[in-house]
Amino acid sequence: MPELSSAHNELEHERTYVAGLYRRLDELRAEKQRQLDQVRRTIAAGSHQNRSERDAFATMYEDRLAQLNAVDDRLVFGRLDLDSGEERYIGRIGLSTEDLQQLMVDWRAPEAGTFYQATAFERMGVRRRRHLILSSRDVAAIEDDVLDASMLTDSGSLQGEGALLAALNSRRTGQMSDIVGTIQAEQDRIIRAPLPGVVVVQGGPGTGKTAVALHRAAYLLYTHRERLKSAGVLLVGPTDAFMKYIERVLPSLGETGVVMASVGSLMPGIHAEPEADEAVAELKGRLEMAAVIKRAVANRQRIPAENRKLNVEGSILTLTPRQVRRARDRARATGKPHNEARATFVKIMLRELTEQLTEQLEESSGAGNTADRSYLAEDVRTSRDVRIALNLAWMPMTPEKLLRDLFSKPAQLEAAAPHLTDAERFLMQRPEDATWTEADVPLLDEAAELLGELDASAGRNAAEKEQERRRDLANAERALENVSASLADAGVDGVLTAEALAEHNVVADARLTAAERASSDRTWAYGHVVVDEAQELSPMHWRLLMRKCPVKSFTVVGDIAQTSSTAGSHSWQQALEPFVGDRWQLEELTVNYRTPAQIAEAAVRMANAAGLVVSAPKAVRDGRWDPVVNRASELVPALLDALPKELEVAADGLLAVIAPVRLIGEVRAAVRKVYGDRVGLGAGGLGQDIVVITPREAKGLEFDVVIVLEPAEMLKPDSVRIGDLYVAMTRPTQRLRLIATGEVPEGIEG
Ligand SMILES: Nc1ncnc2c1ncn2[C@@H]1O[C@H](COP(=O)(O)OP(=O)(O)OP(=O)(O)O)[C@@H](O)[C@H]1O
Repeated sequence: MPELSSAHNELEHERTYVAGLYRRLDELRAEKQRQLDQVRRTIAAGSHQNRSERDAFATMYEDRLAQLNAVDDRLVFGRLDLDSGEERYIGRIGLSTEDLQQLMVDWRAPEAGTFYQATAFERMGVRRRRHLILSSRDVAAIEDDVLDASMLTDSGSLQGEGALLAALNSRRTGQMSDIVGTIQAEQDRIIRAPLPGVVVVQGGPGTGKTAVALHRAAYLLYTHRERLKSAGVLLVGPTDAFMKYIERVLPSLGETGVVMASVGSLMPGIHAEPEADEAVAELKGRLEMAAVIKRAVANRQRIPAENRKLNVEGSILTLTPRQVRRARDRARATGKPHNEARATFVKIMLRELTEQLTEQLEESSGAGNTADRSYLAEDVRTSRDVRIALNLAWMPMTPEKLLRDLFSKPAQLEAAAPHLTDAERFLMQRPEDATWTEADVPLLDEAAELLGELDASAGRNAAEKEQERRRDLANAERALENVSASLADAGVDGVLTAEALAEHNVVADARLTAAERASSDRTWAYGHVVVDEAQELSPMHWRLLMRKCPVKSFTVVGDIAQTSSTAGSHSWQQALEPFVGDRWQLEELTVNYRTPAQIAEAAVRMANAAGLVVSAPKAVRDGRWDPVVNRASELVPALLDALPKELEVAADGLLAVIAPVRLIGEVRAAVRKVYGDRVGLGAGGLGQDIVVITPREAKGLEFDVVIVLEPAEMLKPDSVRIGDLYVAMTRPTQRLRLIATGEVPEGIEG
């Protein structure tokens, strides 16, 4: 049995090598832990260092430790045998021996690119590509792609499912995992695309768009660390549940510096709900809303209709419309936002009113009286009448107040949006205390942009923060001297260099700041923005995102056919043209990794029959089951009847019941009654093995088994909801069942 034994030897060889890699990882961890403990002890013993010094050291070691801990699972996944005779191992991070001999190459390094790109036709110097399939820290199997025919006789005896199929067939957990070991060539090309410019990744369901977007973020941070470390990367997804679903991927790739935000949380301090009314979302999403907000702000700078009398300490001054107009025009001419230009307006008005008061007093006390009148300015400034008049003319304003007024006071909306029809304006009306929706977020941002900081001292705060940052840096540098000396005393050498600390401070500061500012600084300018499910974004959302990345470096992923929001896009050209013209590049993903062929085909047939043009990616595998269609007289009993069987198929994996919004409450209650806490409520309950969700909540997610209720309702011809049924049908990785009390949409049954 020579073949078997050679396979056995190969496996043993890899086991030994991989064990060595883990040993090295453990050594590095222990070393970092030791350094961390030592620095903590040393600093605790010294009395001069302040908190920021301690933090600077501790954070650096903690970060590195966290990174080393995060890469434990499937640390290494590949090996390249090159024409040169070199054997190159590819893994999550780079590892070297103490004397700097390379043990493993980071998957993002240029030398690792061929692992994903080499083919039998274009070998790129690769003779053999080996996938290592790990179980815990052991090698469970190896799988070879032999790219050199002369090597064929040496292998081929290794059995088992391919690494890719093994990954695709595994049970879902409610958390997305990385695909770093099995990235396919068409995906890799996009992941490694150059940083500048706008890359649009169009692909049907399950083609790995989300996976590609996340791996690209990790790749860019690794490859362009210098450029991105201070500006940061922003990753935007459709919902909080989706962000939770993907949150572990980047840490598992050793990256924690990406700021993640759902569309509803892009405005700091505001948590917006999805907009329930499609027509409102569409209206508020139109680009012309920018002009409406602009007018609404301008309308808050008001000229009084007539002269106004102001009492200042018993003297009566006159405020004329002409005076106000002139001061307003000069304040506007500063080009500053409303709240900041207000300072100019107020200064001019106070000066003019003080002059008026001075003249009055001079007249009454006789010409030539040169008494000191400097106190008059203070009298004018503190006069209640003056304050009220100036506020009426130019009220300081928050974005929230502006929009609340605009949508709850019809007269204000009419003044700001005279071109809209009465019906359109009526649609946008709502009570003053209504909750914010995702469609409001770009309008709030637009308003914030035009209003500027409410607190005139905010600018000073930024300057103070910068000063504080510099102080921290200086402190940390001093700390380095002290700590190095103490460590040298303790016999520890080479722990830290001045450059490393300075570098760390900058990195840590940038990372902290980027993450912090995502929630506190609306004006943060990112170095790169990754947008997932981008087809749902309205033109106003795009406008907001473009502002967040002035260098216009974007990775945009989505599927036009899955658009379910009326405000969303129906072509990438239409979405991007207003902002970048035709300066964007389209990439396509063509293979469906998620959905078995039978299910994918049924979804495409349904979409085509309904008149939706979909790019039908080729499914990478056949499933064991055809989609099942139940016609039932009563929905809930039919569902409860089907659940035990489907749960058996899902085994330890996940099952989703996807129901139209109208039915969601009733269905959730019925399923909960039988299955209790096993049922996750909404998309937030993805950890549980049964979830009951709407098509929109299901967006971007996947489950072992999916039961779609009342499919025809997700396909209403009076809306653009065709995408909803298409989304729902393309969520399963194993099995799909549809239950309908009415008709079943055409195409599903072949
Ligand atoms: N190269 C790959 N290796 C292993 N798994 C992969 C690969 N590419 C994609 N997958 C898996 O396929 C599934 C679908 O990927 P993903 O969610 O990124 O697709 P998508 O294009 O964003 O889908 P949708 O538009 O339907 O939300 C995921 O489970 C992902 O891990």
